[in-house]
Amino acid sequence: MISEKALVTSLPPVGGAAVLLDFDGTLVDLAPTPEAITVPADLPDLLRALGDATQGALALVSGRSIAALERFVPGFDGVILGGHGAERRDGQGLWRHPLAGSDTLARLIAGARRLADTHPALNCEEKPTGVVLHYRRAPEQETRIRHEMTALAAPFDGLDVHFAKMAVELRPDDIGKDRATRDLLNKAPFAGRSAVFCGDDATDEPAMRLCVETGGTACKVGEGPSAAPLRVADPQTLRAALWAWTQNR
Ligand SMILES: O=P(O)(O)OC[C@H]1O[C@H](O[C@H]2O[C@H](CO)[C@@H](O)[C@H](O)[C@H]2O)[C@H](O)[C@@H](O)[C@@H]1O
Repeated sequence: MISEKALVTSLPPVGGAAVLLDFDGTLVDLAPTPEAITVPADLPDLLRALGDATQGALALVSGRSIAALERFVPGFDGVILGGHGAERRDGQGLWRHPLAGSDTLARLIAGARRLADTHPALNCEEKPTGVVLHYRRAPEQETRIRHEMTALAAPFDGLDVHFAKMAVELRPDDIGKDRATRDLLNKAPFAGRSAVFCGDDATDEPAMRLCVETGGTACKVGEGPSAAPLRVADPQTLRAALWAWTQNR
């Protein structure tokens, strides 16, 4: 783990950076349910400052749906890669993976809802491009939920069964934060900049590796194996470092 100050000095100059930020566990602390997170009061201002400092080369890269992120960070008008890359909101508008609105997705959501109804502490999170069954408040259900969600996905082609943090997600198998990040880094205003990816989860690792391999860097938030050369303890430390970085042009 490095301190806030050490992180700031390890990052490239913010004016030449492309900044890619995961959301849950990176910018905000994890909570018992997806809706229970506390968004720090200064997060909108921090994102505005980062957007200004990078001339707009700032993106949220999250497993959340774009709609959820728009609710949690209402003033943010920058790029959002949502649903692990299955959704994109940028200057061109909104793009969604074809799983959105499909009969397949409707059947998966119906099945996940039925599973959620089997225990009061389970909850089903519906996304435009997938569905998640959360068991953080009933960890003893893990084996059953993993088994049942895998069985729910089995009849369908093109799905990935993702074992997430205290949750199982069904999502398209041809998306990923690395693919979405690579596409973004080829476009203005991101292209030609030094990419900096901050994330906490296994789904962030391929994108963090990509940024390192293409001459940028990455910062892991919290414990666990990571390809990121930099690491801070928690979202609070990361936010403080990002604030200091914006002053360090
Ligand atoms: O890519 P991220 O922005 O890190 O999003 C990953 C998933 O985050 C959310 O679930 C996780 O955070 C919840 C709130 O702290 C927690 O209750 C849950 O156990 C975690 O798995 C979100 O609900 C998912 O949709 C995201 O894919």
